Amino acid sequence: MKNSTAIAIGGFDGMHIGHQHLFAELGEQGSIVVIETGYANLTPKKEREHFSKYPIMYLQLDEIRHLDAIGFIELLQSKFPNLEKIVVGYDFHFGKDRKYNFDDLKELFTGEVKVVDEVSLNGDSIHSHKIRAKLGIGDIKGANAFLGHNYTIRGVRESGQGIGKKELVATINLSCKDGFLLPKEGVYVTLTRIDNEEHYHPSVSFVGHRVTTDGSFAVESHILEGEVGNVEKASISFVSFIRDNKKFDSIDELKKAIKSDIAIASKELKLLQL
Ligand SMILES: Cc1cc2nc3c(=O)[nH]c(=O)nc-3n(C[C@H](O)[C@H](O)[C@H](O)COP(=O)(O)O)c2cc1C
Ligand SMILES: Nc1ncnc2c1ncn2[C@@H]1O[C@H](COP(=O)(O)OP(=O)(O)OP(=O)(O)O)[C@@H](O)[C@H]1O
Repeated sequence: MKNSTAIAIGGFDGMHIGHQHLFAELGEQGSIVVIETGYANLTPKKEREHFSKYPIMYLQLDEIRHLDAIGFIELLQSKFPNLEKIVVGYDFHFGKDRKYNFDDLKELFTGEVKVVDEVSLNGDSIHSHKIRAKLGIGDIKGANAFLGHNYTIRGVRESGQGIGKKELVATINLSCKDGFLLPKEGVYVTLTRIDNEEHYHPSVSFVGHRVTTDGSFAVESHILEGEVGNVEKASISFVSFIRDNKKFDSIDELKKAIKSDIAIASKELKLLQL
């Protein structure tokens, strides 16, 4: 990373299509500089590393927020002594009160400053906060279109109530404590990856309070192909929204609804595989 000649700078939560346009400018010896605000919840912690081939350096916002433009450039040059190119987006701001932008970089940096134009989809500018808003209303297809990949969360297995397997369908219950934003409560067509397997299993997943049974919060995934053995952790990749969370009058009615959810997910995932 020290030898990098080009860097892209930003928060990069989500590593969405707009961010990918910046990375496309990095060339062979590039690195990504993530400014950590503490608010990243689409790709919390080190999750961004799954979405780019470039190495990532993390700078805490507190390390840089007080700097003026010269101080900021000097900091970057101290981290990257061979720096020749800085890539930022059209709306990048930095330093005290976010008062500096790419013009200041262009004026003060002796190398090249590449400013990437606004990246939009169907006339709508792509931004992490808009992806969060889409997930909040269950608009998975919209979020995925902005991301350029399926929104994916990870978690470790925790035990459920034990009702699922006996009376409904077997599910993998996940505890997602790594700070992932969860989409709106409801039922989703998903793909689930178990432990470090290479492939994803067609699945249907529930996110929400189990209002029909014990009322507690759960993220659970039913693998359509059938039960899987010992699972320690899993990733759930969201494909589309099926329906809202609902309180049913009986377990039987919940069971009927789950059967219909499974039919919808099977159909949609089969179509995807064609
Ligand atoms: C596809 C699917 C849909 C679900 N939909 C609902 C729902 O609408 N309302 C609800 O209260 N629970 C729903 N659940 C969660 C069940 O209540 C939960 O699986 C059941 O309580 C068993 O929990 P356990 O796995 O902890 O034993 C759903 C679960 C699945 C797999
Ligand atoms: N749609 C876009 N088009 C071009 N550049 C973008 C776009 N979105 C972000 N960038 C650039 O990517 C870098 C990272 O930006 P940032 O982390 O603020 O992303 P964001 O999607 O705008 O996030 P938020 O919605 O939280 O503001 C910045 O240099 C920014 O200018």
